[in-house]
Amino acid sequence: MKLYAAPLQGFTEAPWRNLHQEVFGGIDAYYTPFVRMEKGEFRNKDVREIASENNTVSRLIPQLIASTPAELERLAGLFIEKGYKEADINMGCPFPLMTGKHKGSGILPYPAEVEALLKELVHYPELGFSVKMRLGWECADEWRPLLPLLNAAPLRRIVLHPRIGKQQYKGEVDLAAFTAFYEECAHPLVYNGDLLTVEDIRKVDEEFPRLEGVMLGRGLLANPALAWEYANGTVFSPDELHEKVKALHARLLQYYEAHLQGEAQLLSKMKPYWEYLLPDADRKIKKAIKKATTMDKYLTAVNQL
Ligand SMILES: Cc1cc2nc3c(=O)[nH]c(=O)nc-3n(C[C@H](O)[C@H](O)[C@H](O)COP(=O)(O)O)c2cc1C
Repeated sequence: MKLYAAPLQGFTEAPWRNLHQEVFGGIDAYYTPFVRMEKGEFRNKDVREIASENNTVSRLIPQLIASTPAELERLAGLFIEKGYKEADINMGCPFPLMTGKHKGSGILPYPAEVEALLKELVHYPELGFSVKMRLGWECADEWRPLLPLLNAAPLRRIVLHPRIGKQQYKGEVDLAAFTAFYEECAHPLVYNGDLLTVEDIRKVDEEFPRLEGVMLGRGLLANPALAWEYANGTVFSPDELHEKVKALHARLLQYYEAHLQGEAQLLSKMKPYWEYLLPDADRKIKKAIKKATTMDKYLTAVNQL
């Protein structure tokens, strides 16, 4: 079973991905957070994010978000220009800023718009496409009229996160709906959602033996060793894990110290990682990290872990 690293805007950017592969590994391919058009232009930040000189992981799949064939054309063109052979289309993002423009999961209630995007794919035989999607935006059966369109499209895989957009990341994943999708999906299918432990991954693998793989998001941010542990059938001791997490953290911090300006920027980049990282660590220390207002206080707390 393949293990994919999910895209998480603000977290799994190039520095994290590069260091994650170096320090932990176990991932078959990393997906980038979505690249989008803004007022008809690419954002410099997005272009830097996917530039080959900034990426060292062995397999990287850039993701685009688009609602029209014209946007898809520009973004696919960018990926080809940057040398990519694979690309992912985001049909899952739940944020109203995107969904309001029929992007991300906001496109799912509109089969004609999904079809128009999918029809565009034949123009890029040099790119192997995947779609990362939810069950729907408002209802958990919006995928039903879409699946024949997806099945007919030249896709390498579908990654399904079995929630609806309106749920954001809350509530339960809908395994019954995932099962129905799994039964009818003609493409290799990847499960994504709430996999936090090796046992969680095993259960999904057992329940859905035809899966091509699983995609790990917040579970991998919390325990960066998760994929490696599953792939190798062995689990790190809490002490070993802490040491490796500290090594990853130190190198990420070193990178951002060199690339961001000032304490405030550095703290606002680093602190959010602790929303996820090491959920079982001492609560007082985690609280001190999240409340730190200076780098001194932040590092004192991190060093207590
Ligand atoms: C902060 C945050 C940012 C995200 N950014 C993206 C993104 O850019 N593209 C995407 O397809 N999914 C994005 N996601 C969704 C994740 O890739 C994943 O589908 C979701 O977190 C469910 O998987 P998990 O339970 O393993 O985390 C994001 C999720 C979060 C919490």
